Amino acid sequence: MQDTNPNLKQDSDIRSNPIKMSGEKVTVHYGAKQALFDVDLKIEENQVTSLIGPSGCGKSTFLRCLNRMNDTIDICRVGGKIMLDSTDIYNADVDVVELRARVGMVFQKANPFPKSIFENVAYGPRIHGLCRTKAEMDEVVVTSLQKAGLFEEIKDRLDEPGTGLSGGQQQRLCIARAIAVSPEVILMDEPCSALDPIATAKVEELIDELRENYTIVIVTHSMQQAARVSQRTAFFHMGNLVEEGPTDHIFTNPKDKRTQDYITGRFG
Ligand SMILES: Nc1ncnc2c1ncn2[C@@H]1O[C@H](COP(=O)(O)OP(=O)(O)OP(=O)(O)O)[C@@H](O)[C@H]1O
Repeated sequence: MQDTNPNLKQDSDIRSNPIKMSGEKVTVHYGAKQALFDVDLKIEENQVTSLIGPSGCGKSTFLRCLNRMNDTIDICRVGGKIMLDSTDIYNADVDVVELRARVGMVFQKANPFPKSIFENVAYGPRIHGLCRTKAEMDEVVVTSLQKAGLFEEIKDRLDEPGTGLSGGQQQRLCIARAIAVSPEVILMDEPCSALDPIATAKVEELIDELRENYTIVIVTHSMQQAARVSQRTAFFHMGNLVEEGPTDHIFTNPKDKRTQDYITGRFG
């Protein structure tokens, strides 16, 4: 299929996975200021896609378009089209709460609720009515904590507050909370920026394991992290998507001079 934006350099010829989400001519304005310009980006299923680029280039803005988190910002207007499978997620009949269960999100700063570890994970399944019995809920909580690589460390402390865990554990708790509602896509906005190198390594390992079952989009300031965790990388600059492709191509053989300058540290 022909990409809609002829200026975008996208290695669409070497895709090996189905497309889970796609943005077509996505524009975002905050009041009068335009933050994204006609972004066309396809997100592959069961892959990790990194969004990279200098500060203020629109990475987080694009990420937030993917589960309509920008709806929560009054002055924000989104244009263009974003598809999740065959659903246009900006259609008037889309239930945003349901959408955010399908497209979950993990933030820069771990934000556990001021509740027990168990309740942090049980909250989503409860409000979405996913479990009929206590036994079902117990199973969802344990499985989610296991998938987030946290269960063994905290299995005797499920009734203790989530806020009492270390920063890295809190971030994995937030990942468990996202997983508990069985999302298809997980968005991560700089999930390791507040973590030390050991906690970062654990979350990166986890991201690699999670892609077997989920599609992941991650915003990162760290090119090393993008290279370690992602199969696809998209480079943004001043609100434009400059190029997108397999991560090793973007880092070893970028097509655009702006990408080359960024990855070689000339700006950013
Ligand atoms: N809530 C907001 N209100 C007004 N302007 C905003 C808002 N959020 C982002 N912007 C503006 O939109 C542009 C893109 O910001 P965005 O946060 O998406 O960039 P980013 O690439 O994620 O940056 P960083 O790496 O610094 O987080 C910037 O000019 C920013 O100032």
